[in-house]
Amino acid sequence: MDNMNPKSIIVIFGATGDLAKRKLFPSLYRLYEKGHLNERFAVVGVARRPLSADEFRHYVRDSVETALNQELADGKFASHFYYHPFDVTEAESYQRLKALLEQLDETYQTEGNRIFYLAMAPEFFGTVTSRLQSERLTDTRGFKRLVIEKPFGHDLASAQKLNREIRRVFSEREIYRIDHYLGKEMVQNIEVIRFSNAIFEPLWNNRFISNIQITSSETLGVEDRGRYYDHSGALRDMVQNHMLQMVALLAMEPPIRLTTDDIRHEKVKVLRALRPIAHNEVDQYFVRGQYGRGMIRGKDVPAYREEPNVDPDSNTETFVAGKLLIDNFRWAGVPFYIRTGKRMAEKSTKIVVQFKDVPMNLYYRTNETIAPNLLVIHIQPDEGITLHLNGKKTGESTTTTAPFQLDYCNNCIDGINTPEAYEKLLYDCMRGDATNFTHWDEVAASWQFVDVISDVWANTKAADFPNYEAGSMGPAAADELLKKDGFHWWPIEHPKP
Ligand SMILES: NC(=O)C1=CN([C@@H]2O[C@H](COP(=O)(O)OP(=O)(O)OC[C@H]3O[C@@H](n4cnc5c(N)ncnc54)[C@H](OP(=O)(O)O)[C@@H]3O)[C@@H](O)[C@H]2O)C=CC1
Ligand SMILES: O=C1O[C@H](COP(=O)(O)O)[C@@H](O)[C@H](O)[C@H]1O
Repeated sequence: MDNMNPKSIIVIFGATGDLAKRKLFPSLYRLYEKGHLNERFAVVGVARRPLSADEFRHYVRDSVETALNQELADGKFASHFYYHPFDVTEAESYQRLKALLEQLDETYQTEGNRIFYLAMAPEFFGTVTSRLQSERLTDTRGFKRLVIEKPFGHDLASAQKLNREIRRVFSEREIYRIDHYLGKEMVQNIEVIRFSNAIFEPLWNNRFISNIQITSSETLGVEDRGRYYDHSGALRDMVQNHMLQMVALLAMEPPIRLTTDDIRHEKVKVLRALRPIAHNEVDQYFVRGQYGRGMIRGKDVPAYREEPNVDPDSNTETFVAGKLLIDNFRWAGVPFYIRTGKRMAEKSTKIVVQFKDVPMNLYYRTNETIAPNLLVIHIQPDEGITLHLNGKKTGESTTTTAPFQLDYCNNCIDGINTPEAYEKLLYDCMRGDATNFTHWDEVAASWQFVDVISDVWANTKAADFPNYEAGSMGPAAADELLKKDGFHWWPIEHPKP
């Protein structure tokens, strides 16, 4: 089927950057290796540094070999790559790029299909897009698509401005806003687990679920991204996009059909139903943290304020925990707790759905509560689901309950090699499937929710920063957030098989 082997020219703006090297080239190679890219494709890299086509091909080959830890048999894959050095702020260079695209279109018979991938700093997104139009690179007989990296704006106003700029050139259907969490195997599985199992959907509401917890913790610090991160913080970097997308997938109504529009429509409804937080309520619902010095895997690591390109008196949060309420019939009264942070104890993304307790304990020690049923969705590094149930304790004379677990581990099965998120997203974009990309309405609703919190935090100095030790699970206030509702964070380690 033609759509399974799409043909297109992909122009990567920022082709010598970290993202292209670590994610995009290896993902394109995996698609090529699997036969998902037929021979009718070419990639044009754009960046400022002067490289010849051969040097660029070597660079691509090196990037793939390093990322995938394998040697490429020959130069066939890299031969599809071209390099066009120029500063994207210079209008005149776009004409030469246009000529190159026209020539490659002939050579590779790509029928005028063009994907423009903006893998560079967001300050260039608007400029590049308008140049593509003014220099007529978007005048093509095939499809034209724009892939745009995060962050999509800094707040609602800047996101609106950026959206206006790109919408002058590309229609909403042609815009692919990347949220790489939507390319993760188990994030995509949330919808399937919910809507293909008869046992979950009847329980998936406020009558049976007491709370939902989403943790995305990292052990890394800000690495070399201090310049960006110190103006962003965990709320903008992780919550506005990845965390709220996971909330939307967990809370959405079943779509009428599995089409891009129907799914996005349901997700937008959730984001719009998030109970807005007033300025004076932020402390009640959200906790911010910043890491101090500590130890990660036995090694001393510096405090956030000691990282390169970070203000030594920085007020930026590297940790966020929050309680979200969704004001609709299904979820009224069910808190969704989220937490994410850098330099935490584990690298882990997990969702824990905690079901309500049974009405009474009939068993041993009837004044004690039985362990609640939990459905744990392991997003990464392990992938799978665990269902926590209770059963009879084997061999006990009195009827005593003991918890046990039904465990499905996706990446434990021999031979399963889960595709990288970027691999799936690139392939989706080439085939014109925008389901796992964010629609403007989702972006706008997320910023609207988050803006109040960032506004309050930007205008009040966090006197207790740094307030968590590197290598811990965040500040104590994050535990208090649940404790006052009678809950606690469930551990995020996956039990070893
Ligand atoms: N790196 C990551 O893991 C992730 C990155 N992102 C997003 O992806 C985008 C790219 O990030 P990343 O790769 O880390 O950034 P880098 O800083 O590593 O790369 C930036 C790229 O842009 C090029 N560039 C910079 N200025 C110009 C210019 N004026 N004209 C032409 N090219 C220019 C640089 O090359 P040269 O110096 O040769 O011009 C380089 O290729 C950002 O939006 C980021 O937020 C999102 C998620 C993860
Ligand atoms: O988008 C981002 O995500 C990464 C975490 O991604 P993961 O796939 O490793 O969970 C985060 O480190 C980065 O700060 C943020 O920009």
